[in-house]
Amino acid sequence: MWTEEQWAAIEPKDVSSVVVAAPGSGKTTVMTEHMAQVIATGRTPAQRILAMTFTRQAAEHMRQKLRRHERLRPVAVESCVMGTFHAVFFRALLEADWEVRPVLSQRDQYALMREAVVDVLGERRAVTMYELQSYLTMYSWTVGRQAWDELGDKEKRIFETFVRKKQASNYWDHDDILLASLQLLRSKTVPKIRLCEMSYILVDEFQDTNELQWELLTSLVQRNGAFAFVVGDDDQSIYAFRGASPVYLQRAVEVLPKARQKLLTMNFRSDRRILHHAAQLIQHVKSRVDKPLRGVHDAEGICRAYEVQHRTAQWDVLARVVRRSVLRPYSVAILARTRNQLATAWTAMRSLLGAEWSLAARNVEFRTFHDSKGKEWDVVALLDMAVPYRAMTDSDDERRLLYVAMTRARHELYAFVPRVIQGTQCHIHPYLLEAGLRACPVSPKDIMEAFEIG
Ligand SMILES: Nc1ncnc2c1ncn2[C@@H]1O[C@H](COP(=O)(O)OP(=O)(O)OP(=O)(O)O)[C@@H](O)[C@H]1O
Repeated sequence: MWTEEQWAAIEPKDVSSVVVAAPGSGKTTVMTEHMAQVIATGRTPAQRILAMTFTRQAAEHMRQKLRRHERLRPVAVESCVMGTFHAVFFRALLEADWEVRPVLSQRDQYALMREAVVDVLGERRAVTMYELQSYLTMYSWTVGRQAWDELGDKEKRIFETFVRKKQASNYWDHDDILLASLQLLRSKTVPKIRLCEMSYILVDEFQDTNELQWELLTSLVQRNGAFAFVVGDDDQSIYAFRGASPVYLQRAVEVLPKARQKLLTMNFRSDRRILHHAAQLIQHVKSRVDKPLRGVHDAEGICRAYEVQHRTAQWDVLARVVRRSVLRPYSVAILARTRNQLATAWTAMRSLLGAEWSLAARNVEFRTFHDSKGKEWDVVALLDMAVPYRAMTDSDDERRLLYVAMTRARHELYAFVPRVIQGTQCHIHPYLLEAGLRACPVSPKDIMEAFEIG
């Protein structure tokens, strides 16, 4: 069942491993199997194994898979420590009797940042949500990157005020959990916590690591004399705005004890045309680990960009895609850049599909491009893949984001290109052109025939 390159990564050895892998090449599957093998062979006792992920769902998914593994006893699986960075370190702080604080709700975070902006800038005018969001994103980037020196004077004063207000309110935000944990790990006396007994540490989606998480991992590895096993794909690094960077994949090879880099290049997910176009797009990213993207399936699949006159026409065509897919039955993802776009799509689908919607809804998911990471569906539809003339800047982050969205599709990928969005004339998203896709005009009437040809 395993390919040679997968088995080379799975087989337990007394080294650290940095697995750099293409989308759909089984990163998560391989990491879970590796962990199972480490436990089953008794190379490391289960209670000394720590696995960290970036979402709760991913951690739960991994635990479920291990619970079903034929070689593992339930007690062994439950003995491992598994969870998100934040959950794992929050528990460690509680165990160490650290003075932890409740975490601020998103609403309170906005309110404190608003107060900080008004205090520093002395502005009477209302601070917009957009401004607050930008400040909070920049704050999170600064903490994640540990890059206070890179701030301008104004931002520095706003963020210092924000931190003071947070302290006065006796609340934390999520980053404070990691900052306190770093202090804990760097304290001179060895804290009496389970985390300091971990001798094998695994991290999934390692391309999403920021400086703070990197510091936590390396502090733990050094303090415990542990080996690490990290998996990631530099091409799927889409959280730069939180300070994440694919450079830590390279650094891991240089810094982790006895580290070996392994590549996974066979894609088990997508049909050929989808991979062909995704591979063309990612070639345009300037700095990346060069790895082939090879598929295992013979099926051609469908990968098309459809030009529609406006968004109403987009919904008509999308409704047909959904109806046809659900009948087969295929799972469908409707992906867009923002939640607002998805809300509009949801309303349109419900109204166009009428009574059929209750059946269709079970097989259809609406997600942002960011939220689609780590998932897969038979059919993927990308909405509003058009931009106003001269509106595009050159951004590798955006290329990677589109690459993530495209590589979620197993058999069919449709990108919709409305010529007019909210009254503005648009043209095809330039990154679809980089992917080698041309928008072909389509009307709702001929869409069914067009699909049959595919
Ligand atoms: N050796 C294999 N044989 C058959 N199917 C496999 C094999 N390895 C992985 N797969 C399947 O390939 C698909 C992709 O696996 P997985 O989600 O682990 O990849 P990934 O690299 O984490 O993907 P991504 O980074 O794109 O989210 C899954 O459906 C998985 O079951």
